[in-house]
Amino acid sequence: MTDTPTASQPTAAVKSPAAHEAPIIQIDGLDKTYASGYQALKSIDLEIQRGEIFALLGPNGAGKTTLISIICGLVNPTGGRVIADGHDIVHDYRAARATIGLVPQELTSEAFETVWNTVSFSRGLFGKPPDPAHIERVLRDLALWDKRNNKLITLSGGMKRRVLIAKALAHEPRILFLDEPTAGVDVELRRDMWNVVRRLRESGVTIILTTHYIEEAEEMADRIGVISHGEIILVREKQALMRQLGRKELMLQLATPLAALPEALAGRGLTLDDAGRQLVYTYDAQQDATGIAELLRAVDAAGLEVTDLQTRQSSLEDIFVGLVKEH
Ligand SMILES: Nc1ncnc2c1ncn2[C@@H]1O[C@H](COP(=O)(O)OP(=O)(O)OP(=O)(O)O)[C@@H](O)[C@H]1O
Repeated sequence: MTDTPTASQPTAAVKSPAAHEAPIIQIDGLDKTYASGYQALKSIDLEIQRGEIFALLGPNGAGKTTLISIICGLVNPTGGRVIADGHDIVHDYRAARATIGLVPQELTSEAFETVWNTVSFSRGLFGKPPDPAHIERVLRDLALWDKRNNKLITLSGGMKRRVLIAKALAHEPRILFLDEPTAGVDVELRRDMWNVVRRLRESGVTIILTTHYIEEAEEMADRIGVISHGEIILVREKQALMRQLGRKELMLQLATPLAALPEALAGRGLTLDDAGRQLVYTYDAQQDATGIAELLRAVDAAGLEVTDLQTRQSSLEDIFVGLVKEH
């Protein structure tokens, strides 16, 4: 950060997402072409609702960091407009930036500074008067209170991650960007971080996270946006996405392996798997007529003995991979 925003910001917390409210971030026709001539963002339109957790998914180089960096005022857009909590991020930069907290992937310097000083200093950068009670609340919420007098260099990797969040929250932002919040952390810490993020949302903070872990989006997000080659190719409520694009598979375990699919079962969308020991039927679980009963009758009529069966719901990962491949 080279700037020192000074504008004050509203402090009222919003308790839950409300579709009728104006979006907290409004992005219209956002373009970015780097000096090299590379077009990293192509006319992005996106709205982030107040109080939601929004996960931005995309393969490497899709444009996630560019998009976040523009919203946070670290990279200049080539065209288009972004309004953050009522403030234009270019023309009203300081006020816009004061509403935003950014949690980068890594803690850079300050190794010999204490937790308390580092976090308090971050608040000062935004021109906010000291508020030890707020800093204490943030440190307690992140289970860092006992470590407040520790130098950063003495903290574990997980604790350092928490300090990054504390720093981003020191100036009471209403929007929090988390860039790959759990990259490279162990499973236990990842679950811990998810709980921290959920508590923040409950306190009224709107959260936008980028992630490579589909599981993270599946677990946390209210809505999911997929970006690929600088374009937003999909934005959907997570539940709706999983319902609409999710497929189910029925696996039938056979008593005797088959060398090939019998003629009688051709044209039913079946595949043979597991060296001929398993028949796999893919169907749309939303349809009334899944075709399962008819399939089982046909399997029986073909003289095949089924020893076991299972179903599997496609995961967000399957959906994501399919979407990006299509695009
Ligand atoms: N300063 C720059 N100059 C030129 N091209 C850049 C610059 N920064 C990023 N790019 C290019 O823009 C594209 C988008 O990069 P960006 O970092 O936004 O992607 P990302 O989705 O965040 O990727 P990752 O998941 O790998 O972090 C990439 O092709 C990248 O090489």
